Amino acid sequence: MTVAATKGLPKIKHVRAFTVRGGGADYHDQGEGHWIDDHIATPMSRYPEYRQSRQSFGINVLGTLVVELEAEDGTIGFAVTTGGEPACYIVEKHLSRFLIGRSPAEYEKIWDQMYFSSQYYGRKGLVVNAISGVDLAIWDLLGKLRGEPVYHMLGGAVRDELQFYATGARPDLAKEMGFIGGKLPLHHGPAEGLEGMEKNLSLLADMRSKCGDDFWLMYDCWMSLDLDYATRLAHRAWDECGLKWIEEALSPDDYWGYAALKKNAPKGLLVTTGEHEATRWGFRMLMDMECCDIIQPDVGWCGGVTELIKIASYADSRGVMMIPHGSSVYSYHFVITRHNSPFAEFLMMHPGPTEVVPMFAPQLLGEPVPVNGRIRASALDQPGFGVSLNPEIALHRPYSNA
Ligand SMILES: C[C@H](O)[C@H](O)[C@@H](O)[C@@H](O)C(=O)O
Ligand SMILES: [Mg+2]
Repeated sequence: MTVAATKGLPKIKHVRAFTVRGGGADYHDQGEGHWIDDHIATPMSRYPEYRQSRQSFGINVLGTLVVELEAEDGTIGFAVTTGGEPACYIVEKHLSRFLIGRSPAEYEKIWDQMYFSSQYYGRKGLVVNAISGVDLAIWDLLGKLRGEPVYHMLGGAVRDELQFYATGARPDLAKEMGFIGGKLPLHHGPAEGLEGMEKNLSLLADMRSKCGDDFWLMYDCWMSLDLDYATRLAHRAWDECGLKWIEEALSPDDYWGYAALKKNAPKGLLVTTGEHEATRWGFRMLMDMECCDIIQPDVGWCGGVTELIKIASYADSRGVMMIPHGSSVYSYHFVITRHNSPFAEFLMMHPGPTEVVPMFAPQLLGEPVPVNGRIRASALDQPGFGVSLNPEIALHRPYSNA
């Protein structure tokens, strides 16, 4: 394709933002009895009434944001992320002005305008989720217009397959399924005192006995701990159960706490975080302040592919591993192209979890799933992100930019 042809890509003609309920990109939005909502420790666990269920305090209040970009020639790129109706408002009423009439090949300038025009009320969280959703849809549209998978546009695969660890309540089953490790949700935080700590450790010890000594076991603490509790848990879980990493132990704002945790953690135990961090500047803070051994941006929350390129390069220059938070195809197309992303996360969305089901089910058709804990690069060989929206799901468009 000549430069002229690249410049002549069809422009974006329509921008549409929808919200969807029930699983999918807002993967905490599950039905009753799901492992992902069963007494998992959070910053809200200090309130007994919000301890049993994360949905009780609103973890699933937003729902999924679907961004659809239609080009002049009718080609549609889309993406899903967490954001729901408020994110629809931001996309339709604010961000759409930087998209309509523009070439999707201008993703750098578009990202710059979306971020700096919303910086006065955004920077992290919902607004950057919305920007991420738009950016992912741009890359999907670009791939469909160029007939290329996103990972080809990111420089191509550096290995033949992706390997995964599994996040869920059953690392013992994850081992049988061929995953390289199992990440457990932490169930008890500081408010449940020493009794809760002992329960956390006995669950880990049970899983260690079932999985053997070599299988990776990790704890995901979902921002629920204080520095003292996290440090004590880190040492005991390392000494007694060979914990591989302790994830997101503290508030994402507590860079100083993470620096202290990493400094005082047992040598060999990895400290990881980042899924609720955003942009190159947020991840630079985590790395420059020596907060963690592995950064875990979610490509649907940190700014999209255009921003993840910058985050990954800075991590690579510092010898820091970047293992994106589970975000289905949106992270797989990135991880396969980067040496400092040697494996990926697979979030087990089956309620048990006793089987592998697509992470963003039921929203994406063609979503690849690990087989024996792996996905071959060739499974990503479809234009864009290689998935399509399930026509069965009920899309709701609460606003318009007309
Ligand atoms: C399992 C954790 O509690 C979260 O639900 C999970 O989404 C996230 O923290 C992860 O790393 O997968
Ligand atoms: Mg996590």
